[in-house]
Amino acid sequence: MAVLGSSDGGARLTELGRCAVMGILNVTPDSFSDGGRYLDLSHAVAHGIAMRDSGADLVDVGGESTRPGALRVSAEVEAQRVLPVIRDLVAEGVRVSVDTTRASVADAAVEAGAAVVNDVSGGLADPDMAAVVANARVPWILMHWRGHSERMNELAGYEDVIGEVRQELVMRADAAVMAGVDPDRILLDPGLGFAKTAAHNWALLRRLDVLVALGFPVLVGASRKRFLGDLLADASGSPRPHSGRDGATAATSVLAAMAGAWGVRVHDVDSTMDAVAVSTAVRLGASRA
Ligand SMILES: Nc1nc2ncc(COP(=O)(O)O)nc2c(=O)[nH]1
Repeated sequence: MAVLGSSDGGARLTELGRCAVMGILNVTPDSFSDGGRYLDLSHAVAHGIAMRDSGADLVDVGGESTRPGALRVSAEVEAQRVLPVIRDLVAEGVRVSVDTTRASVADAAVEAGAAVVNDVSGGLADPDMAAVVANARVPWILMHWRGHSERMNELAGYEDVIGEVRQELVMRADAAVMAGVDPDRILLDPGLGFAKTAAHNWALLRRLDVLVALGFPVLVGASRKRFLGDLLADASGSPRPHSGRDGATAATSVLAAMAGAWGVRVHDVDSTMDAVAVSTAVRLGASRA
């Protein structure tokens, strides 16, 4: 397991001995779970610090909602949202990743102190992203993605979701390396909920080992997503509200950590730290038995 250190002028993953925890900080009006809560700079920074103080290894700052059907915002608006938050969090000693598909936003975010680029498009949305990441020498999270939010549902067709997600991520990693990105700075992510049905999400969670076996650190983002809400629906079929999904999210974090995932991306850090502690105890217990 690794988090972050610095070497050769860039950021690298270093050994941690447990699953890393990435706290979600969406500075957007319309993200599905926390939209609008952190548009105010002081609220956003306070929440980022609180997640770090709760144990988060990284705070993931995003300025454009990626939920299905979300309206796109301009690069300028996205940058205006995330850069002040990144600067202030970095000034407080918080390790920050920037959640963006835009090279210009990633470049400005790294300049502002972001140590990781989290790209839900896996480099597909912006052909300039690879060069920015290679030049910045920071870790790049390549998430499995097939298109922007307005098309995601129509793109959720698979013969073999595990095999196809694996293959498409391998292609993204190969493209990154071809573009000069250090393979040791590539992380992969199955993109739960992105061009995937609930069944696809469960299948991917069940076979995370296939992605882990590729040798790249794997990040898993199940937190409070719709497939958890549907699983926990009430007798009338109404999905469990977002705020009631942290128990199920913690369970997915245990599964991910036990499968050897590098990290989990979550809204609620406290419950996730407990989940990671359980998985670490079991993994260590197994090695000491
Ligand atoms: N790497 C990565 N980044 C992401 N960014 C946004 C969302 C959408 O969820 P949010 O609205 O809760 O941020 N999910 C992911 C994810 O699963 N993996």
